[in-house]
Amino acid sequence: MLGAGSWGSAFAKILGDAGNDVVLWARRPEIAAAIRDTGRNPEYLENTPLGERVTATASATEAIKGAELVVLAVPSQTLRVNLGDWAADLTEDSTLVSLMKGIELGTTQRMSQVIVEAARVAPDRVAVVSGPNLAGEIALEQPAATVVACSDIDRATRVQHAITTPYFRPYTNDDVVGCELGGAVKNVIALAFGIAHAMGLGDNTKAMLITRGLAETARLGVALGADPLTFSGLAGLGDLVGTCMSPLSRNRTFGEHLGRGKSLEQAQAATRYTAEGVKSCLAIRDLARSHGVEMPITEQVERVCHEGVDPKVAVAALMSRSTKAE
Ligand SMILES: NC(=O)c1ccc[n+]([C@@H]2O[C@H](COP(=O)([O-])OP(=O)(O)OC[C@H]3O[C@@H](n4cnc5c(N)ncnc54)[C@H](O)[C@@H]3O)[C@@H](O)[C@H]2O)c1
Ligand SMILES: O=P(O)(O)OC[C@H](O)CO
Repeated sequence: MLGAGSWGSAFAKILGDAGNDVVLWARRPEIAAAIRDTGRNPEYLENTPLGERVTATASATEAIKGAELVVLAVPSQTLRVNLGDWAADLTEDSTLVSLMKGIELGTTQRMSQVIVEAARVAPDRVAVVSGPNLAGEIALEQPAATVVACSDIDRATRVQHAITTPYFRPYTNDDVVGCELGGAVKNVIALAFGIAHAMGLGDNTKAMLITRGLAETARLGVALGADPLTFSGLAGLGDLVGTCMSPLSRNRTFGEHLGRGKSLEQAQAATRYTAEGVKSCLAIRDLARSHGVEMPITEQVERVCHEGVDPKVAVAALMSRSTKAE
């Protein structure tokens, strides 16, 4: 398990509880030592026992060597550099599992595409796990479901079995593009939701953002070859609703800072965790433009985040678009 942040730590617990021996890689040696000594991560989900099957190391080589499953939970924008260091240690035919929900700046690649390129592996060795999976709730073993997407459905089934626990229920899917886009774009819509929430806007506005946010996600997805049905599943609507509604969401919380009038820099200073939508909104906007897809909510989130546009101006811009058929 590479990455000992909130999701990496909670996912290490899932893997252990599902009966796997887990080596969790933490960047900082003192975090790895604390996990080995206390069975908990002092920085993330500090009250969660990770379980007896989880050990930790600050050596990525030690974590990767001999591993059948290599699970990745680092920030999306650092993945390529991280994998450059790690690729040589991968075992032949190991499965690489992406937990990340972002799009790479510059290349506009999905995380599975970055993995294929940076680790030099075939696309059917890469699986994606995505769904309404707030790490804090899963750490408490509250029931949750997710999707394991892989173009090789036998491999998806193997990953499914490896991460099934009494509190975590994975479904398989062969639509990698749809699952990844659902996970990345919902973070941007959750930023919009947080902005609206902090502006004191009500449930009509929020329902509009969720529904039209899903519409623009599906529009982009279909343009990139995704199955439109994926967007009504756990990795689409499920994750969008879960993230927007939850005060635990880092993206929604980041949006709330912006909606209260904080600048990007002030919101970043107030945030300790990765809010992927902040950077990915730029890449998603570029991806949409290059495919001729309209994503008005994403466009406005990008303007608020990166161009200093007043959220009130962004709302007015969205509401004054030309009327059209649904
Ligand atoms: N937290 C959740 O509930 C959740 C759920 C599902 C998916 N995700 C996704 O999982 C991914 C990881 O998120 P997280 O919640 O674990 O984030 P986090 O902010 O909790 O932790 C990020 C981790 O990455 C490490 N890191 C920072 N910079 C790094 C670098 N340059 N190289 C390597 N590691 C670095 C940090 O030390 C930390 O361990 C994101 O793409 C996120 O969208 C998160
Ligand atoms: O806290 P967030 O906003 O990164 O969302 C976490 C998960 O992606 C929810 O499924």
